[in-house]
Amino acid sequence: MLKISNLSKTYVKTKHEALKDINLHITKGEFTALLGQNGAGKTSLINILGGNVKKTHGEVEIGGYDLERNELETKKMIGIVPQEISYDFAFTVDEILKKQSGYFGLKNNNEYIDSLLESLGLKDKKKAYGRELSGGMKRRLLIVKALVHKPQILILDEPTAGVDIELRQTMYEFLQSLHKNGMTIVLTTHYIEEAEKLCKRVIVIKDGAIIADEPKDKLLKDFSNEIEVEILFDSKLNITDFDFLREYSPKIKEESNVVLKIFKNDLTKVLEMIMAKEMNFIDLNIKKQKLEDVYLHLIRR
Ligand SMILES: Nc1ncnc2c1ncn2[C@@H]1O[C@H](COP(=O)(O)OP(=O)(O)OP(=O)(O)O)[C@@H](O)[C@H]1O
Repeated sequence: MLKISNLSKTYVKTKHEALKDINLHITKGEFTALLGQNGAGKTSLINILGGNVKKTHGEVEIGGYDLERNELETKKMIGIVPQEISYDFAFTVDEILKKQSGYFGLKNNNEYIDSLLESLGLKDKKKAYGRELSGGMKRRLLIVKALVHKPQILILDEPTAGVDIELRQTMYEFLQSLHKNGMTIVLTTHYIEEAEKLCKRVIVIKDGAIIADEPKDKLLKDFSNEIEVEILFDSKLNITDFDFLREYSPKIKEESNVVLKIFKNDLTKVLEMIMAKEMNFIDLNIKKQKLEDVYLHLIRR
C-alpha cells in the first residue's frame, strides 16, 4: 500500500537533513504507529506523502502509483490529517466538505458525509462556521475532510493533540472501526499509550532515520526481560539501606517502598539478598513493560 525506498529530505534553505535513507513497506490493512521526538522528521515524511514537501532523493509508491509520476492517483489513494489546523474558517462545515469533495470531482455524497459527521459526533455542526468550532471539533473535522474521497490509506499527524480524554476515546473507536473495515492507517502521536492501544506495528524515527520497525508485541517481548519491581516494607526506609543493591538502581518511593530495575532472572537472587539482610518485605509489585518504557529506551540509546 505504501512503499518508501531510500527516501531522504534536505531542506534547501537550512541544509537540514530531516530524513535520511528511509525504507518502509506498509501493506494493506496495517495499523502502524509512527513515533519520534519533536523534530524527528515525522511531519516532513507525512508532508512528502501528501505532496506538500518535495523529497530530495528516493522513491515513494502509494497504492502502486509513483508519487511524482502519478500525482493525481496517489492523492486519491491517501487521506492526510495534518497537524496544523488551517482550513478556511469563513465557510460552514458543510461548505468545507463540499469544497473538498469538489477537488476530487465528487457529487451527491451527502449521505456518506453525514455518516462520517455522525461517527465523529459532528452532525449537529454541519451548518456551523469553521471558526465556531472548538479545537477538538476542528481536529475531528480534519479527519472527516481526509476521508471525503474514501482513500485507502489514512495518515494522521498527531490527531489527538489537545483533545480531551473522552473525545480521544471517540476518535480511537472510530479509527478502530475504520481499521476493522480494511483501512490502512499510519498514526503519529506523542501519546505512546495511544499507539500501544491501537497499533500493531511500531516505527520509531530519530534524527530523520528509522531506529525501530517491529510488530508492537515483539518490541514489548524483546524488552520484557528487564522489569521494574516495587518492594513494600513495613517500616520507613533510607536509600543507604540499599547500597548492597546499587547495581539495580534502587529508588525509595512513598517512604517504605523501594523500586529496583532488574533482569527477570535475577529476581530470586535479589529477594534472597534482601532476606539475608533480615529486611522484612510485605508485598511485591512487578511493573509490566509498557510501550512507553520501550520507546524511551530506544530513543535514549
Ligand atoms: N520548512 C522547513 N525548512 C527547514 N527545516 C525544516 C522545515 N520543516 C521542518 N524542518 C526541520 O526538519 C526537522 C524535522 O521536522 P518535522 O516537523 O518533520 O519533525 P516532527 O517529527 O514532525 O516533529 P514534531 O513532533 O515536533 O511535530 C526539524 O529539525 C525541523 O526544524
